[in-house]
Amino acid sequence: MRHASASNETMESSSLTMTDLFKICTQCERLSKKDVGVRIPRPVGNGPSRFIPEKEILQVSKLDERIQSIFEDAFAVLGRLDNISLVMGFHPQYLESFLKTQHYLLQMDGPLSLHCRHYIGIMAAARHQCTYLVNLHVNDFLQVGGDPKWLNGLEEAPQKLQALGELNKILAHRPWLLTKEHIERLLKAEEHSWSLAELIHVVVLLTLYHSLASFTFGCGINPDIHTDGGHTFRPPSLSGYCVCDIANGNGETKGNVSELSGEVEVLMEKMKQLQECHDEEEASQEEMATRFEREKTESMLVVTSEDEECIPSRDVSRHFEDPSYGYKDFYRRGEHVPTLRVQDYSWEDHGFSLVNRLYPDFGQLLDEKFQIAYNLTYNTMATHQGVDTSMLRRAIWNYIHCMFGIRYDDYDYGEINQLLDRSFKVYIKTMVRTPEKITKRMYDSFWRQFQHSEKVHVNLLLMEAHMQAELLYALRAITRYMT
Ligand SMILES: CC(C)C[C@H](N)C(=O)O
Repeated sequence: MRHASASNETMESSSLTMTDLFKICTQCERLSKKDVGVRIPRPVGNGPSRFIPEKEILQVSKLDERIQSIFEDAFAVLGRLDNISLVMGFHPQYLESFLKTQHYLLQMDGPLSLHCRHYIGIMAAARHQCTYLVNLHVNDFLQVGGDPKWLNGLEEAPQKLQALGELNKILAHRPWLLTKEHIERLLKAEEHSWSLAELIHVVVLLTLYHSLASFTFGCGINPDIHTDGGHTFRPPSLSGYCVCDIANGNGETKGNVSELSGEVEVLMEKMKQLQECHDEEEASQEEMATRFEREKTESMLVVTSEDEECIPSRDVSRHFEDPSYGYKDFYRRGEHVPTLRVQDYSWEDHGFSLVNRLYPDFGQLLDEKFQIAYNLTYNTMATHQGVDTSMLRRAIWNYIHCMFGIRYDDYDYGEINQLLDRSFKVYIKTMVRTPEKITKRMYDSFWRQFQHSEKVHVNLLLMEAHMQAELLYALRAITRYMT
């Protein structure tokens, strides 16, 4: 992997204003005409996402003043406006909360030093081979005075950070295996020990960046203009076209519409039917438990084909140990995942207060972010208005938790099978387990009649449910250690 560093290129690109960034296409033209005496980078040209036409994303920021001001704040606070934020701009209420949390976690007073926070972010993102996030935080790490030597690999970082390798690995791939012994080893390592408050900060960072890596792949986020691979100094070579349009499929029409029609209506009809039979029949406790187990077992079955199995490249893998972990055939054989019942350990009743106690106010912020994601709705389904979508959104959230073995006793897991079809499940499973394998084809083939903003909405649900699930296991292990 080539890291973008605080090089001249970066300095030059930071002279671009935010308005320039919003008008990337017109910018190609403008910048080539403008003679300002310095070499000005041109975006490689495919917009913030490989999956979503650039003009749809830019449209949002042009029309909405609230978005403009959130973007301005983000730019002022972080000194950049990354492609993740631009794509999240479809959902301003969520974006606001997301940025607040990021700011608190990375920049405000807290148990960990600034460069350690970014280094942990790099470790977490590298676990899922997310070069995009690794590059972003390598830049930040260097900017806050991090030692460049650490970037050669985890073995060159202090022993205290190296000790997080195991936690990073288990949390990312099989968080249910985390025990209080893992926690104890980190807290009782003599001069290399972590404090409890530091450890909370660590697990929040790790879980955030694992799930954000999924979001990044799930939305096909492109490299930022100021990072490596995100810009070029060469003039556009395809005369008459903007390269953006070619690279991200702008102007491409959606598949065969008549073939798709009815997909949304069928789903809405199912929701209505489920609502009706809810009021009628109640399944027995055993039956409810069986439905959960069935769904959990199904969710463990792997979706990708043999030949896609790969070991991450050396470049990213140097930031974590044992790169083959998580890529062996655990899932192929349908690994047994134990069940965690929410009544025994939940975010609301247990995790939240533990975080708030050790990292004041942060629990609150995190809780707000979970709630916004969970409750977000515009009451739409593709072109239909005024629809209650709570049943569908809950099925998505609970399916992710089910993949992590987390069970809500009062939820009927039969609903998931009715509402989430095969291609949607393929997308979800890939995004959560092996996000680096998400392809444009997978993104395109689920929910084909829905808007891009709705697919981003789905990604937000997946990301937050994923983060909460991982966090729950980490916090449970910490609670067990403490009691
Ligand atoms: C994810 C989508 C089904 C969300 C839907 N458009 C809503 O506003 O609730």
